Amino acid sequence: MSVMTQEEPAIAVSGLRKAYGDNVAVAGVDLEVRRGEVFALLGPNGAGKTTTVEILEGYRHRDGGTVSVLGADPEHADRAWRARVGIVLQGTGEFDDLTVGEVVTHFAQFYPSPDDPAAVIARVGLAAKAKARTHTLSGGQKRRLDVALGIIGRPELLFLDEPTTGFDPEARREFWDLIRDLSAAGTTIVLTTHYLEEAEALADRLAVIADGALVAVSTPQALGDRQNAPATVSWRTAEGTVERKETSTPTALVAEIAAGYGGEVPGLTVTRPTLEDVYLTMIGHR
Ligand SMILES: Nc1ncnc2c1ncn2[C@@H]1O[C@H](COP(=O)(O)OP(=O)(O)OP(=O)(O)O)[C@@H](O)[C@H]1O
Repeated sequence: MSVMTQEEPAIAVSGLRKAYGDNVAVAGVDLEVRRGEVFALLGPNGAGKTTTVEILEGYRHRDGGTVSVLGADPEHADRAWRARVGIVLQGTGEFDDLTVGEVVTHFAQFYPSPDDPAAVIARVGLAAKAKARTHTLSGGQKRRLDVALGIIGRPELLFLDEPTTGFDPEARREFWDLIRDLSAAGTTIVLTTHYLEEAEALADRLAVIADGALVAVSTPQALGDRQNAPATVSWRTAEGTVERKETSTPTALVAEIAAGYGGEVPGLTVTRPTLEDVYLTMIGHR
């Protein structure tokens, strides 16, 4: 096992390249994930997210570039390294006739210092299903089981590939709380997601990847200079129509409108571009 200092990033990637035949999936990516942060990878279908993550997990061979994950090259890492890394792939969650409790207990044996299976099952919200056979679980419950298997080994670094696909809104919120708890306990988390609100809710920083290349790395708040983007003020006029104005000085505009009304302005809203607006512009789909 390699020794890491706290200052060393959890993940350092430089010039990463991977092609499948003529199809270049990852075209020279540089990336750094700090220890303890929640890092989200966003990008359209086929952008290269899963390929990148699978290289970081040691499941895929790269064509070029250097990769260090928890101080080791994942392609040549040993079992001790693997025990420090938790992985939640895109959808497995079914283990024939075994129960949830049996599966989690079985996986716990693969790790040198696993968490308590019952506690982990409760943590992912499956306590009531501990004795249920996995093939009877709903889609969202199977994903929860995947997450349980990803964290049973008490990983330092957790990879989550589209973890909340198929979750209902309540389950998604519960999952976010779980990720925040893990993060607060010091786990470094890398997640890919198609849900912009998920990235916004969880990520300290995010990377946008398109056609195998990084488009941006930023905090969710600062992406595309969103904080300083023009605001849109809208309100209802005396005639009942909706008026809408884009402005870089929304406070002054609202004051001006309010003065004209001498009271509450009907239907008043002030909005900035959402993370999704900025993201869609960035990947060129607008
Ligand atoms: N095993 C494979 N063999 C051949 N081509 C592949 C393979 N895996 C991925 N690709 C191709 O590499 C590119 C990147 O795919 P990847 O799965 O990394 O994208 P992604 O960003 O994870 O997409 P999604 O959001 O749909 O999961 C795509 O063009 C895909 O078709």
